[in-house]
Amino acid sequence: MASSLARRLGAPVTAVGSAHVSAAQPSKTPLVPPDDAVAPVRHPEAPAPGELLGSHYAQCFGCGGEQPHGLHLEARAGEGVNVTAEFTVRTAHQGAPGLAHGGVLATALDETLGSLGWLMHVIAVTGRLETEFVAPVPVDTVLHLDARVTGVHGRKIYCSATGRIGGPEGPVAVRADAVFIEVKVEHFLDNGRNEEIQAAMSDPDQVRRARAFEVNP
Ligand SMILES: CCCCCCCCCCCC(=O)SCCNC(=O)CCNC(=O)[C@H](O)C(C)(C)COP(=O)(O)OP(=O)(O)OC[C@H]1O[C@@H](n2cnc3c(N)ncnc32)[C@H](O)[C@@H]1OP(=O)(O)O
Repeated sequence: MASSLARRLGAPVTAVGSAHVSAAQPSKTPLVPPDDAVAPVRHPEAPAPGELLGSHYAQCFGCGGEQPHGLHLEARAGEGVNVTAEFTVRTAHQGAPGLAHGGVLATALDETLGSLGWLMHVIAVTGRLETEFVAPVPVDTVLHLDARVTGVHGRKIYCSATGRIGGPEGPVAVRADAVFIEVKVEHFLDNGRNEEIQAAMSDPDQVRRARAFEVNP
């Protein structure tokens, strides 16, 4: 996959494609791994336990440092195929007065789950995400998230996450189960808007981040 990215470097993206979605019907993929799913494998070059994963894209609404109203979520590698993350709810994230918007909390869960790809050196996008909102989350709260892969079946990565308040061992406020689908880097190159693709490819830091994320020899 690294070579696929390298091939595209310097090659102008001429058109914005439409996403290839093969199923016209809504997905029926369950959120629990099937019996013949396999255990996830931590890549030998995965970040060390405790290491800050960093942002996969500076403009990402979930983790990007250059998004003023983004979540600025920071995730760290766990010891297995798991991560921990923190997200501080800001005033820009409100739904009801003084409370986090549910969609923002779902984003925090989605982003944390998405960062699991760093540990397997796989790029994956959210296919299904089911969230449960257990308790309201006030502004200025630090949401302590953890996420783990529960099984892999072909390109499907089954994973779950929780978000706790009051500390990493505090009560659960939100939780999610999800299926991510492994994709090639072309997924982004073929479907993203040309302007942002070109900007990302001209940024050596972004290319380095993408290579770290995607390589899966
Ligand atoms: C540069 C660094 C960047 C790094 C970027 C990292 C970004 C992380 C950001 C946080 C996460 C996000 O928000 S990601 C953004 C939100 N998500 C998206 O935009 C995805 C939009 N959807 C799509 O583009 C597409 O539907 C895909 C890629 C998910 C699947 O299309 P496809 O590739 O044609 O897959 P297809 O062959 O049909 O199916 C393969 C297998 O997956 C199953 N499958 C397919 N779609 C789904 C689905 N939605 N939910 C469940 N399961 C599904 C099928 O049943 C099949 O199982 P079987 O028959 O094999 O059993």
